[in-house]
Amino acid sequence: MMEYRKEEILLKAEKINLFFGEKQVLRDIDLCIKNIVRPGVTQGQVVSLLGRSGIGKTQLFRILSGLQKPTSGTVTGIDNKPIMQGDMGVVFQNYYLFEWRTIRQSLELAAKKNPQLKPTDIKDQIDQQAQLFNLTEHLNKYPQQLSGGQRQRASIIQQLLNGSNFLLLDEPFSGLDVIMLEKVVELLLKVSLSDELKTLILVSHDIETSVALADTTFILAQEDGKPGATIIKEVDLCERELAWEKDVKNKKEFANTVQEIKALL
Ligand SMILES: Nc1ncnc2c1ncn2[C@@H]1O[C@H](COP(=O)(O)OP(=O)(O)OP(=O)(O)O)[C@@H](O)[C@H]1O
Repeated sequence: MMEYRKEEILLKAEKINLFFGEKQVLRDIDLCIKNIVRPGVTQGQVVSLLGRSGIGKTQLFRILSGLQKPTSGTVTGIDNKPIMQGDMGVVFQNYYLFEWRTIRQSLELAAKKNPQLKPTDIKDQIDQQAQLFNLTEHLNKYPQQLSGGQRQRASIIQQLLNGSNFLLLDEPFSGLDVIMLEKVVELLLKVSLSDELKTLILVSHDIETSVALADTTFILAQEDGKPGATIIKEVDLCERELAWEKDVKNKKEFANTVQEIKALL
């Protein structure tokens, strides 16, 4: 049994409701992400938010990242401080980059916003990250000269250089071939292992990949006869010994958990 403790609250959403006119999209969402600590291991948290297409994942994503205000409810971070726009690094589905800037220029701009980075260290940081994510030879190119996977990696580095501890990724596995999917999973693991307070929140409908990568999975779905989507279940993958395991997909409990989640969606 792997030893771990859940410590302080990193992010808390309480009683989130979202309406578009009369239509309720989200109902009474409560969600809490805690710092998971394992003795002798540096690692962050990986949380996935799963739900059917159209259920409200993107809306919840926008609320958690401070991009959108809910109709009611609050999102707070460490020490109960409200989450503001800019507190979180957001990697959108289309890997938003400045089309008229080279990748290096975009990364420099992001790094300059990071109060923890000295201006004299920026170049080294960019070079290090680019090397880690196989982008060195693409730094002087424009986004339209990159492949989808390269854009995605550049977009992730851009958010890492910003310095925010939270990285929200919208559908990071969609449209990838098998090889690229493996690389992205590897890359996200690398990011999560880089710092204790780094928290990745993945919004996805890819159940297998999300469960393989995450330590906690929240299921967003509609309850019978009630309007709007809510968190119907929090699956603690640490407790099921499915977190931080290399060949987790071969475990019986993995298949059981995937089946259990499929039945809920
Ligand atoms: N501006 C808007 N006005 C009215 N309804 C909206 C608006 N934006 C989204 N919706 C509705 O909110 C619901 C949730 O949408 P959302 O994009 O969050 O779903 P999703 O789970 O992310 O879907 P997908 O996996 O297909 O991207 C949908 O029914 C959608 O039609």
